[in-house]
This record gives sequence, C-alpha cells and structure tokens, in this order.
Amino acid sequence: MHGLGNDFVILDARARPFDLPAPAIAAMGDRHRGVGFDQLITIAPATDADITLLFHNSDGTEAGACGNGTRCAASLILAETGKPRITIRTAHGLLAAETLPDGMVRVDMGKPRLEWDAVPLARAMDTLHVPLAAEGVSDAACCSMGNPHATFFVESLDALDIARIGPLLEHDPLLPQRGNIGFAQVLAPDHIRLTVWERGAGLTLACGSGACATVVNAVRRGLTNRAVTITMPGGDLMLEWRADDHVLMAGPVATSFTGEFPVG
Ligand SMILES: N[C@H](CCC[C@H](N)C(=O)O)C(=O)O
Repeated sequence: MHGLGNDFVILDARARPFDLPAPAIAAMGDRHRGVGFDQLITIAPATDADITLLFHNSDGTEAGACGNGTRCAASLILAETGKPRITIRTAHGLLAAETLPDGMVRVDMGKPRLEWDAVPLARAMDTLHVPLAAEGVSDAACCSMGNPHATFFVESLDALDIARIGPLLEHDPLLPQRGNIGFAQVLAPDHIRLTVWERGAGLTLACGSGACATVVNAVRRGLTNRAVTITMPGGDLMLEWRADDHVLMAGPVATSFTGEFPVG
C-alpha cells in the first residue's frame, strides 16, 4: 500500500505470529532484489485495541511510529470490521483511526514529546533551537512523534541538495538514535511544503509522522496556524495540532497489490 507514494509492505501476522530478522526485512525492502518499501508494517493481535502495529525501515531497523503506514493498515481494518473507528496499539501508545466522509483516512497520532531526552538529543538543550547544521540549513526544531524528528524551516526547498545533506544530518551525533530530517518551506499560515529524509529509508515521497512533527514545530516557532495542509512530493496531508495536544492527520491511502510472502 502507499500513502502519497510513501510505500509499505503490510504483513498480517494476526493468525500466525512470526519474527522476521533484520537482514530478511532489508532483503525484502531492497527495491531491486526484493519487493521494496519505505517501511514494513506488521499487523499483530492486541488485547486492548483492534490491532497492534510494528514498523521496520527498509534497512531493517525498527521505528516507533509511522503515520502513513498507520493510515494504510488502519484502512484495511476499518474495511474488514466495518467499524466507524478503530484503535491501534503502537510503541507511541494507543492511536485511533477513522474513515472520513470523503474517503480520506484520519489517524490521531497522539501527543508530541518536546523534551530533549524524549526526542532524543545527545544532551540537555532547548528542542526549539537545536544546533544541527549542514550546507544551506541550520537551527533545527526537534520533537518526537514516537520517533525522532528534526525540522529545518528554509526560504526555498529548491536550493537544497537533500540527498546529500539528509544522510549527514540523520547521523549527526546530536541525534543518538539518528533522526528523520524534514525540510519545510512555509508558503502561508495554513500551507507548508515539506520534503523528508527518513531515518533508515532515505528520501521519501511523503512522511506522515514527519508532517505531524512539522506542524508541531511550525506552531511552536509561531510560523503557522494549528491546522495546515502539508504538500510533499507525493501529495497533500491535512494536519491539525489540536488544543488538547493531539495531532490529527488525514490523507489518501491506496493498495498497489496483494500477495503472499513465505516467512518460513
Ligand atoms: N514513513 C513514516 C515514518 C517512518 C519513520 C522511520 N523512518 C523512523 O525510523 O522513524 C511515516 O509516514 O510517518
């Protein structure tokens, strides 16, 4: 499936639990020799929710959150159960998802974490002004949506060589668990243009948790309203950082193909 070109292989492990080792995930994630994906999403049973979701990047590493993947997997369970709303157990807590009247899938991505050790950063500092820098960018705003995000607000995205500076910033020592790196251009108080270099997956067409982190950081910097459209290379997501601190994200989902994968 994909959400705005942010693509996923979604495995249903509810009937038969399995544990894929990191090298097997990376092999499946290889776009030339495997299936290829930004993230592998595993649907597992839950005792206190409709499902549990686990996320792995295409390099085999685990991620605590994945916004677009959550929307995609949620759409399967919403269709399967016929429920108007489902709950999802993730490493970032219990999330809720629903289908909107226009067919978009909306997820309540929970609350952002703004403390330096929650991002996490390497040492105590103000997460609104983090001295990360690379050619053309400086002064990041950081937060966690269950995974680490750094956002750079720039005059123009067109001047940046993101494929070059993205991996340098992802691996900066200030980010001990590495980071998802967002490059944001504020077009209007309700509109942001965003490209994300993802930890463990590289340049993506869209990133849901990155879009959540961007609206949070933009509002903290006084740059936008709390409700914004975020335009990424793959398309638009609708974001709202509500007064109760929850971040809501809505957008389209699509199924590319279905199949069976032998897990041994
Ligand atoms: N594509 C995902 C983000 C994956 C984050 C992952 N790259 C990490 O290591 O945290 C999304 O839509 O939120």
